Amino acid sequence: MNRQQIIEQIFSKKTFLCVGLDTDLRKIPQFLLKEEDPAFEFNKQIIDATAPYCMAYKPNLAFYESMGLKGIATFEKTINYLKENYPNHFIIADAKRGDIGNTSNMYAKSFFEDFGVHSLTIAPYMGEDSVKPFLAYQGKWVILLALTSNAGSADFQLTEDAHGERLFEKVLRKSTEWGDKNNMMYVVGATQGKMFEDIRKIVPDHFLLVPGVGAQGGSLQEVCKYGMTKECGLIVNSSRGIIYASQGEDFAQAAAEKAKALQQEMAIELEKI
Ligand SMILES: O=c1ccn([C@@H]2O[C@H](COP(=O)(O)O)[C@@H](O)[C@H]2O)c(=O)[nH]1
Repeated sequence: MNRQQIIEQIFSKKTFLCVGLDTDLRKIPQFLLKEEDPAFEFNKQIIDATAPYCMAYKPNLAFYESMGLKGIATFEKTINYLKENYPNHFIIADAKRGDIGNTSNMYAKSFFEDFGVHSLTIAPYMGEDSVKPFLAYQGKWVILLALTSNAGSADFQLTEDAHGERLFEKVLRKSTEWGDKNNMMYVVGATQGKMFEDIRKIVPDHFLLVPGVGAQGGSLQEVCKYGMTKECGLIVNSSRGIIYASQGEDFAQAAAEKAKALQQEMAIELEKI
């Protein structure tokens, strides 16, 4: 899926919402546990209910890997279900991979060729040769962790060097030598609202994947104020706040209502461009 197709989805549906599929068997409605693959049944119903209000889905691999081989199968079935039924939705595998080049090649093959996702989150810590193998795939996206939403982002990412440059700024500047706005995005937490202005000075046009609204308390309006570009430039994720809106029989409908509420706020923000 290319940049223009992503932008078209955002403006035609008036949404830049990504629904996070952080599927946890302890949190899904317990009546689903009688199904052969409860996690897939949950995902399927959440996807069918929320698809009109979002333009992307982000399954987080930790939740699937924690269920062993069965979980990997659920992840694969979920990707295939999305590709077959919702081909215009952007699929982000949130796996935070990255290793020596030889190993990154294998991660890239696994996610881009075998699972066939559109994009993958990558940790930049090991540098250029750990990221380049992912960028070798035409039509796929690398989403580099820049400034994460958690408190621990202060430990390294927000620290300054002798010239006053913060580590996340170095990541942004350096990585623009490896890829461009057509194959690279950045993760920036919604909890880092005040940093979006500085981030846009370094990467004015790149898409930012923004987790941290909802359960983590980030503000959509603050993110949009400084982070939004003429082409939107934002994909905002919410996981728990949507998918666990209810644990009753109405769980999919409740998720749809949460997604719709966010979509309506996003439509207002898009009107301001
Ligand atoms: O900085 C980051 C990077 C990734 N995440 C992931 O996004 C979702 C957020 O879930 P919520 O339930 O909406 O809080 C989750 O998969 C995280 O692992 C992040 O939160 N922050």
